[in-house]
Amino acid sequence: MGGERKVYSLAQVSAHNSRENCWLVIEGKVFDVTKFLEDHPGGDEVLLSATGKDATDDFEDVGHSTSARAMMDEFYVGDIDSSSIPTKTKYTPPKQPHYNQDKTPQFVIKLLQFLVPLLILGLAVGVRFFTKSTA
Ligand code: HEM
Repeated sequence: MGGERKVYSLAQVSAHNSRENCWLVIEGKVFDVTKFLEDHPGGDEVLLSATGKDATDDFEDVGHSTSARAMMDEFYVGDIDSSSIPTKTKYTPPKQPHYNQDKTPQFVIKLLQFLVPLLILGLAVGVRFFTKSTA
C-alpha cells in the first residue's frame, strides 16, 4: 500500500502464477490477488487460470459488480507494460465468393418466367380461336 507505481512486463507478471503468488493483469493494471484467492466468490481456480495473460476479457465476461471493481484497488501493485502483451490476432473474414453485382441474368429469367406462360396462353387462345373460326 502506498508504494510507487511499478511497471511490469507480462513475463514478470506471469511468474506469479501459483496459489502462493498470484498476479493478474486487468485493464492495464497488475493485481496481486494471492490473499484474495480463498475469498474470491468465483473461486481460486478461475483466478489461477487467468494468470500469465491479459485477463481483462475474462474479468469483463463475468460482469463483475461495481463493488467487485472497488475491491480491486486493494490488490493493485502496478501497471503492465502494454508492449509486452502480444497483440490479439485480428479476425480476418474469409474471402466471400464473388457476388454477382450484375443482376441482368436474374432479371431476364424473371421476365421469361412471366412472359413464357403468357405466350403459351396467348398461343392456346389463338389456336382455339383459329380452329373455331375455320370449323
Ligand atoms: C482483482 C480481481 C477480481 C476481483 C476483485 C473479483 C471479485 C469478485 C467478486 C466480488 C465477485 C462476486 C460477484 C460480484 O460482486 O460481481 C466475483 C465473482 C466472480 N468472479 Fe471475480 N474478481 C476478480 C477477478 C476475476 C477474474 C480474472 C475472473 C475470471 C477469470 C473472475 C471470475 C469470477 C467468477 C466466475 C465469479 C462468479 C460469478 C457468479 O457466480 O455469479 N474474477 N469476483
